[in-house]
Amino acid sequence: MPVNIDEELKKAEVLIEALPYIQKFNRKIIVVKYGGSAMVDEELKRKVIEDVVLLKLVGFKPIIVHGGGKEISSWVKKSGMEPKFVNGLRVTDEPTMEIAEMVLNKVNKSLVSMIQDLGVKACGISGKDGGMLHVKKKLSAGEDIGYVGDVDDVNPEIIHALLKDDFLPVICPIGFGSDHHAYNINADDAACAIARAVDAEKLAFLTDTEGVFRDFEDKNSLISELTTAEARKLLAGGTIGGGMLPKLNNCIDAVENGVSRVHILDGRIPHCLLLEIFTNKGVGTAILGEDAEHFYNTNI
Ligand SMILES: Nc1ncnc2c1ncn2[C@@H]1O[C@H](COP(=O)(O)OP(=O)(O)O)[C@@H](O)[C@H]1O
Ligand SMILES: CC(=O)N[C@@H](CCC(=O)OP(=O)(O)O)C(=O)O
Repeated sequence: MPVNIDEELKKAEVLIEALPYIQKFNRKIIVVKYGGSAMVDEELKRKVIEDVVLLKLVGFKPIIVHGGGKEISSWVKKSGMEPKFVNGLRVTDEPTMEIAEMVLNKVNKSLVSMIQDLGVKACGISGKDGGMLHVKKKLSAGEDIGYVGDVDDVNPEIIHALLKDDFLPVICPIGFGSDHHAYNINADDAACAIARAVDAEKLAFLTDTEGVFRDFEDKNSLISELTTAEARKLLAGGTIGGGMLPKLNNCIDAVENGVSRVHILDGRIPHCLLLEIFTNKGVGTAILGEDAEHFYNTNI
């Protein structure tokens, strides 16, 4: 078949356009929080993993922190129990903790296999490995919700060791308490704590909605940029609900604690991560520090 030179040139142009972004993020740590429905659909899962593998191969240092809430709920039901949440956090009694740990480890190893099949070394760990995520028991509005942890100390040594040896760390949100018990951590909380501890350049939350909506019922109200002050105002206004509450609070926390770029992206859009990193198209919602200039003009 004859080569279509125009088509081939377009491919070359795409690569050249990516050059400044590749330079900007070279050797920089990017934490990707991966959860929601983008994790349930096998086709999408593959695309997310391909993106992260590409980031690794062009010289970034990606870290995946994953959830698996939907799969945990499905196994809780299979065990004859009813999943229960308070303010977006799973009520985690002893049997639920056991299920959560088993399911998250299973998800963890399946992500590791997918990455390795694409030729990148990956290592799956939980927050218990290397004493990484120490937690204290988390109450939800004063209510005891069982073995749910709030990260109060991160030891990033194991992450740095893996990055140094060129492994892609894949981390599941299980921590340990001073009582040596395993604790279930909301994966957004875990991703934020890890991004802060490793001084990540970027933290991207891949979720199952387009981004943050001013009013979730109004699909024309998607917000592309939000300062931390605006985010606080929005949270106080009562139009942010469900899992977006902890997510947005974590975004504010990350921005105010040294993570330069924080994004909420629609994990249902194939290759959303590449679009966000290698273009200035502004997919999803960017959360900015108070002194940030207009983000998409200052992306590079
Ligand atoms: N104003 C809002 N903007 C965006 N999402 C919202 C809003 N209010 C509530 N949500 C809910 O938050 C969900 C995202 O959080 P969550 O389900 O925890 O995602 P994940 O499983 O990816 O961590 C959305 O699917 C949506 O149902
Ligand atoms: C305490 C708590 O709620 N932990 C979460 C951990 C998994 C998670 O956060 O998964 P997603 O990111 O896919 O929602 C849970 O048990 O569902």
